[in-house]
Amino acid sequence: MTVDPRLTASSDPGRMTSSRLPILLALVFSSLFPVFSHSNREMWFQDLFPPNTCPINAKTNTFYGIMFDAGSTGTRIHIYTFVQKSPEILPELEGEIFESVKPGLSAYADQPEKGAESVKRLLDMAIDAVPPHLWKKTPVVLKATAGLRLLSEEKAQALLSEVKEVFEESPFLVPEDSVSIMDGSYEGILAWITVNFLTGQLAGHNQHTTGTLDLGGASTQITFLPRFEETLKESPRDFLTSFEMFNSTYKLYTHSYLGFGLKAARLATLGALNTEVADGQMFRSSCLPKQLEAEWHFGGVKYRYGGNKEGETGFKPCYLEVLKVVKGKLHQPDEIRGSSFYAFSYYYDRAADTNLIDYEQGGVLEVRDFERKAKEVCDNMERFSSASPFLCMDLTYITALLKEGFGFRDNTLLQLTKKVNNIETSWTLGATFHLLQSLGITY
Ligand SMILES: O=c1ccn([C@@H]2O[C@H](COP(=O)(O)OP(=O)(O)O)[C@@H](O)[C@H]2O)c(=O)[nH]1
Ligand SMILES: [Ca+2]
Repeated sequence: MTVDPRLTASSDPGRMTSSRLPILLALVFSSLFPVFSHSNREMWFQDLFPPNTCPINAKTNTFYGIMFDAGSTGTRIHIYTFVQKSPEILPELEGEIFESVKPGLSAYADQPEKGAESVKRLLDMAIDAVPPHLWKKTPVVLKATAGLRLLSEEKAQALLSEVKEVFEESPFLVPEDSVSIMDGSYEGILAWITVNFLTGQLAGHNQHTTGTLDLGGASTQITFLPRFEETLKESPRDFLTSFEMFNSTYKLYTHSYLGFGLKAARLATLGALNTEVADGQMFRSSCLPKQLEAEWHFGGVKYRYGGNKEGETGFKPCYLEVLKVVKGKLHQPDEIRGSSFYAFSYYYDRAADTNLIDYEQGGVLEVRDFERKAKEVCDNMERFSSASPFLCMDLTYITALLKEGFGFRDNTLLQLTKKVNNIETSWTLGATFHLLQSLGITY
């Protein structure tokens, strides 16, 4: 593989203009994996022909991959389209169709058929999106994350087997092990692959990749490519994983912290995580509006929660409460303190909710921006509680997780990103690459 060194020298490819991106990817990945296509293939004569006889499509071969993300708060379908223009060159990633439903599968812990129905509704979209002659060649896979990891083995398996039945009844290709709970370390690695692929940073053999931070509802992942020998020596063994993709081996630092997702952290802060909830039991916190009393359903359980009616509220007491949830619970690799990271999922959502970033564009923040916003919201709770009563707790948790959990500095830069070139920054693209590779569909 040859790569123009000028193209790998950018230390912040996240700032590249999108017009440079396809060229870079084409150079870097032409001998490796699907490249991103931006060419406008619309031609005046296309409407005159059925697609399979249209001259412009004569040599192109379109294929699809369907990946379900069964997250703790929702289920999402990603239908990726790839185009192989000629047998000599490798396929290009052309686009993605994305749809989601709430709640997640784990909310149907006691009604597995209903859970599978929610998957079926999304799968019906793929029937419309994929041309019938390609159904049999299009693989469909569902990977569940923390929501199902937290259920009992029996309940999780019941859900998975109902979903498997829906897949078997569909016209798509159902590989072995098509419905499973994904290992947490894969979740981090595959998201890292997606982000670094989409931003062109897998260019030039392992240089200048960017670490990723994913904050889900029930778990959170941190993943980066260590640059220093110290990190390899000091990290717990199971935090280091070798992973092969695009003909390269990456030795990544990754860990998924179960129970440290944003919604699980709310329960932990309230003292309600992993406890038998007695009927009518009330959980109170200084991170909630004083007069609040409400109910919340998560993972199929109902919780009653409220503010500290008589006691303190605000950032200071809230930070102390949240600190108990994270302090000393996470490994702190020294080398990340000075690096910048891509951050998405709830990092993105909460930053967008509070206008720290633009909802469509994302943006670059420092860790201290989350703290500043947490103080503003927690110390003026009445003004913000119409958005979500948990906004103060969520922002305070994000601040504590970044600073006291992972050990980031106040000025560590976070690139908040939801989509790159219209493709979701989700582990699902990395998982689809892996799937297509393992099925030998593309190569
Ligand atoms: O394609 C996706 C899937 C999830 N999310 C975000 O992921 C978070 C929810 O996490 P999830 O339900 O996946 O929980 P997990 O199972 O990962 O803990 C929310 O911020 C969603 O907006 C997203 O932005 N895009
Ligand atoms: Ca997730």
